[in-house]
Amino acid sequence: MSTPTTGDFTKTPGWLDWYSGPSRPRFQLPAGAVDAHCHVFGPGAEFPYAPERKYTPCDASKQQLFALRDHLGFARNVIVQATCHGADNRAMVDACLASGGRARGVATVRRSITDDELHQLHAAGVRGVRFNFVKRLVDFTPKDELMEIAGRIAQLGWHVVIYFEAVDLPELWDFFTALPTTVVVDHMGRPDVRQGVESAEFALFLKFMREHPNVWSKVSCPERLSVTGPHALHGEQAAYRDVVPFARRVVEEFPDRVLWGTDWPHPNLKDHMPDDGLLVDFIPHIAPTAELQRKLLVDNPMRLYWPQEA
Ligand SMILES: O=C(O)/C=C(\CC(=O)C(=O)O)C(=O)O
Repeated sequence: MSTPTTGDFTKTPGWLDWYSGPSRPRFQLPAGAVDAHCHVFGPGAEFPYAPERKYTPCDASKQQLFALRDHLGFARNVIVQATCHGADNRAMVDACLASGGRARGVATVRRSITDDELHQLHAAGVRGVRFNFVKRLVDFTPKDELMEIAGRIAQLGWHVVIYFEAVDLPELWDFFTALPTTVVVDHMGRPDVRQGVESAEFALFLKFMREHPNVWSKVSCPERLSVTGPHALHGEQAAYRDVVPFARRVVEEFPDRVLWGTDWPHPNLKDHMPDDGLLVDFIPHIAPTAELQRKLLVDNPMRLYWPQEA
């Protein structure tokens, strides 16, 4: 794989570039595995970053994403619109179109999008929209606008991906539970792992999933959630041990409603950049049987993103 470039933009100070030369995972992914959460950034010279962005990343192109997919042993990608591109979905759409049917997309859209534009996104492979409630990443969008969008995309058979922090779940509960689609939570709703898997906060998240069969979760991003590590670096085969009980609980209780993704190129990490090969080696710790692995990596993402082929 090639190394990251800066493009025509100046990266946010302290920005960590994605890890070049990742190791080959020891864990062999099941045939047809889907990396169900990853991004493309630019390249900025071709697909400029949005004026309203909260960070300026290094470039991370579709070619680099597809090289990583092949290196790690994934068959497909789900490319999630990153906030640095705002509601300009061109980079993500370009990557989906170039993938030869091996990538689906999750877009960010505004109320002003036309039905024609939604149909064009669908034709390119988009199957969901992302509503982001992480305040450091986006400006506030009124909930009535989001609900209107959800109603429109429901008619296309799409789902809503929600990104929020655990502390905000009580306030967002009524909105989330009123959504008329499948709802996919990014990174288990970002639990504070210091509080432990038996905490009231995580119990609320499990209740959210238990009481609402339309809610799914990505059990991804241990590198973002971990406090005590160890990091997925230097051949570490048991990385991010403090996150394992959280992800494993979700996988074991809701095996048919979980997804996993690398989150490459890992926007906004502050203290280290994981070796993506070692991140893949995290999977058997949270999905310990072949059956759980197949559901997490193949059956569930195929049902959601490629239902005709599932
Ligand atoms: O990549 C992720 O899932 C997480 C992000 C970035 C993000 O969501 C975005 O920029 O769209 C984060 O926590 O900074």
